[in-house]
Amino acid sequence: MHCIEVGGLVHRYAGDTVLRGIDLQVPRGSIYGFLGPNGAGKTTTLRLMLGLLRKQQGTLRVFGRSFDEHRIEILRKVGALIESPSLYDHLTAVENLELLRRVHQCPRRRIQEVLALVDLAGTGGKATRQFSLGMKQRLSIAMALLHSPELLILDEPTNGLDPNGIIEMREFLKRLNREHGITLLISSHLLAEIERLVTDVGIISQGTMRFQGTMGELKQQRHRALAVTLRTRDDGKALRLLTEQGLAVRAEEGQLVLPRSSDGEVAAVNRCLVSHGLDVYELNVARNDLESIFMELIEGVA
Ligand SMILES: Nc1ncnc2c1ncn2[C@@H]1O[C@H](COP(=O)(O)OP(=O)(O)OP(=O)(O)O)[C@@H](O)[C@H]1O
Repeated sequence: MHCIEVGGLVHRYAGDTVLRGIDLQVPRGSIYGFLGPNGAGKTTTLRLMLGLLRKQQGTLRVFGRSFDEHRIEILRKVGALIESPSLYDHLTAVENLELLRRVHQCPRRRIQEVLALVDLAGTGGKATRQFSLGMKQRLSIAMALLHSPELLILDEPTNGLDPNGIIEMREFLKRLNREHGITLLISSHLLAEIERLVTDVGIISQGTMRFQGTMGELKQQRHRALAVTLRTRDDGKALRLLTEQGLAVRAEEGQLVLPRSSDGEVAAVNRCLVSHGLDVYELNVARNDLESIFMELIEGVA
């Protein structure tokens, strides 16, 4: 069952198309990383999902229901933090939460519950202007959690945090998902920041989805993105032989390079050369890391 299903989402700002048919599905109970470079269209997509922008084209279903028809009920079960936190900085954490509690009409005890959840229970009479950025960020998340949502949408929640703050935020979000069963949709422009947090990932670039799947499936792309380099007793002959086999082999800086080969293909190359009496001196498989797979995907090369 999917928590969010988006189909064919197109969006234009004054005639300028920024979303070109986005399809994405956020599985219930997942931590979904919505990844893409600056300007890719992440915030626009998230704003459309929350009804903060008027949808122009496409379908949106949340909790299995049409957003257009069940907007109010859906939003009651969704918490969100889009762009920078908006807090009354002369008020304390409790006072900020109390204002929102009246809007949501949830029980008073919920304030202490969410403050404990984000580890801000001890901030007492401190005005939020004295909070660190990390504390403000956590308070904003507490506000998004006040009405006990089933789905939390966070736009770049680690923006501006130092490395320690990023680790703390990651552990907190994992706990929220694991212990409270909240589905999380988190946008980021840095794979490294969310790589160890998310279960699923959607990669967007220039308003187009480049990849969607589990983290395991993204890692599988690594095996397709292997570059093989080799050196033999007679590279000229090896080049001819492998080209005859239909392989896109090229000579480069004193070695032969074969792009993207599976384990089976690497073994076949070796067999072919040896069976033609060519000694293989070196056969290397350069394993690309996740970051280069991500870069290839957003550049549309993969
Ligand atoms: N209100 C607006 N009016 C006109 N163009 C806009 C508006 N908001 C965003 N854009 C443009 O739409 C494109 C997508 O922007 P969006 O903010 O959705 O991307 P993003 O992936 O969230 O990037 P960032 O990480 O920089 O926020 C960009 O080219 C941006 O300049």
